[in-house]
Order: sequence, then structure tokens, then C-alpha cells
Amino acid sequence: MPEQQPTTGPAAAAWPARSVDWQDGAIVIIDQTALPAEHRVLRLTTCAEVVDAIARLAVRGAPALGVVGALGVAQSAARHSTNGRTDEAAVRAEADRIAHARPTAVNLSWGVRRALARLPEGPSAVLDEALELLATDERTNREASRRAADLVLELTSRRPLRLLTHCNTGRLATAAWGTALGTVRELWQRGAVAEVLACETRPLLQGSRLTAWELAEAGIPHRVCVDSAAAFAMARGMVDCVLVGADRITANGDVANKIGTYAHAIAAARHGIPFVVVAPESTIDPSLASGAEITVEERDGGEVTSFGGTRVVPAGCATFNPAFDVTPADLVSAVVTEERVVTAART
Ligand SMILES: CSC[C@@H](O)[C@@H](O)C(=O)COP(=O)(O)O
Repeated sequence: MPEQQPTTGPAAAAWPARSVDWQDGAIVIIDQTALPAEHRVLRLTTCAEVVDAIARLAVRGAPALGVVGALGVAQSAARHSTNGRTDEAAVRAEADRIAHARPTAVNLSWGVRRALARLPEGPSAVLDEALELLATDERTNREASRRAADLVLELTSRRPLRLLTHCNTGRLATAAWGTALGTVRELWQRGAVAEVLACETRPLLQGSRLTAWELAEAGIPHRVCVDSAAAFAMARGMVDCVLVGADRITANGDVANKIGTYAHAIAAARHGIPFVVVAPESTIDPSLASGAEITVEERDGGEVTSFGGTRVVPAGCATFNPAFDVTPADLVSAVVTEERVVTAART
């Protein structure tokens, strides 16, 4: 079991500034399974703890997974080094377990690979690399958010804006700041946001549990809606722009993101609403030609058959529980990274 540091009272005072951090050889994360009811910090020190935290979404969100993956390899390299010698095979085996803890977000294997590339130089070099990824994550997200905010203001005319978002792409999903939700923060700081509609994001409620929590923390006006209310909100003229993150973007611009994203993209296209994806360059996977090649994680049916601890599906009923879907490039107005704005067919 990872060491737990429960906190009580208002979160901001007692919490680490970063959602993922490094302290005395431990990976320190905010336990995202416990929010918003409980404010809990976990210290991960073993490979099993890292893999478990990733698999059960105690730490989640593509950029956060990249950083945790790299730090996990750094811990492994330190554990398997004695007297100036590193058992590289042991480190590579643990790195492989971490990289495969979840399959869809390319950032996880990217972070692991970045750290592993320094293994021949020894454990300190591996840690340096992981800490570099941790340090750059916030800068990257802020730069992508600035570019995305500029673009959103170009693509829309109404002020202030009514924005719709899905899942959680904020400081919890990254080491700090966020991607799509970072863009919301940036627009809010520019005085350009009237309201955010946060889709609840069935089945694990990253939108209502985490995004609403972050928006409240930042003082940004918001409402939570069920995922299936999004198209109706667009039809009623309540949404000026849809902003989402990504777990993997293929060479042709297809975007894997939290299940439900594709439906929002279809609805946005139907209503002529810009659909903007904000993600770091590390989420782009040029090795895959299109979204058809993406491995989409399918999660346990228990996430669907129960709600709030109550069984809501007849006993024995089978489930289909993909954690992600793929939005085709032609439904995406633009993908914005820290380096560029890639506009596709729809704009
Ligand atoms: C900046 S986070 C981008 C994506 O990782 C996010 O939208 C998402 O789909 C996360 O899914 P999750 O299953 O909660 O890890």
C-alpha cells in the first residue's frame, strides 16, 4: 500500500502545488479517486504501487501519466543500482510494466522511453531526465494554453464565451496548469469566459468530480451536465466552443480522448461550433497512420453496472466499457500544442 497523507479542510492550503511531484525518492500524487469527497495525497515508492496507481486512475490524464512513467523508471534505476553498477534488465522489465499499465495515452510510454534512454549513463541521469519532464510540463501546458486561447478568440465572436469541456484536462491531469482546462484558465484570466459547461464524463465522473472541483478552486463560473445534455446545449445556442484534451493523436490528425468526446465533436460539427483539441507535442504519435490503429482501453464492467456504490444494471448483464473513443480529424477544428496550431478540414 502506498503511504497516504490525508488532509482535511480546504484543499489548496495543504496540498502540493503540483499534482505530480518528487520528494525524497517518492512520487507524490493527489489521489484522484478520492476527490472531491476526500483530499488525499499518496507517496508511491515501488513499481507495484506506480502500476496500481495508474491502473486504478489514482493518477490519470495523459501528461500526468508521462511524468509519472518517467519518475517510475527513475525509482527503478535507483533501486537496481549498487556500487556503480545497474541491473539494466531489471529496470527494463519494470519500465515495461509501467509503460503497459494503461494502453491508450501515448504519453505514458513516451515518458518511460525518455527516462530509459538515459539508463546507460546511470541512475542519476535517468532521474535528471524524469525531473526535466516534470519541470517542463507546466511550461508546455501554459504555452499550449496561450496559443489555444488566441485561436479560440479568433474562431468565435461572442464575448464572454460559453465553453463546453469533457473529462478532466486540468492541473490534476498534468503536473500543473492543464491543457484544455488550462486554456479555459487562460481565457478566464483574459476576462473572456462567461461560463463553462463541464460534462460529467460517465462512468468515472472525471468531469463532475475533478473538473468541477478545479473550476470551483479557480473561481470560474460553471455548471455540470450529463454527457448526453451536451448536444442539446449546443442546439440551444448555449456553447460557443468545445475544448478537449487528447490521449493520442495519430499522423492523420485523428484524436483519441475520453469516451464521449466523439459524440461532442459530431454535435459541434452539426451546429457549426469550433471543436478545439489542446495537447502537448508528446501526445502526437506519428507512428500510427490513423485512429483505427489505436489500442482503446476497455475497462472493467463494474464501472458501468454500479453508480455511487448501487447496482444499476440487472445481475449478469454484459457491458461494453471503452475508456476512450476516436474523433476523426475532419471533425476537429484544430489541434493546438505548445509549438503549433494544426487546423484540419473543418475550419
Ligand atoms: C490533459 S488530459 C487529456 C486526456 O488524458 C483526458 O482528456 C482523458 O481522456 C483522460 O482519461 P482518463 O481515463 O481519466 O485518464
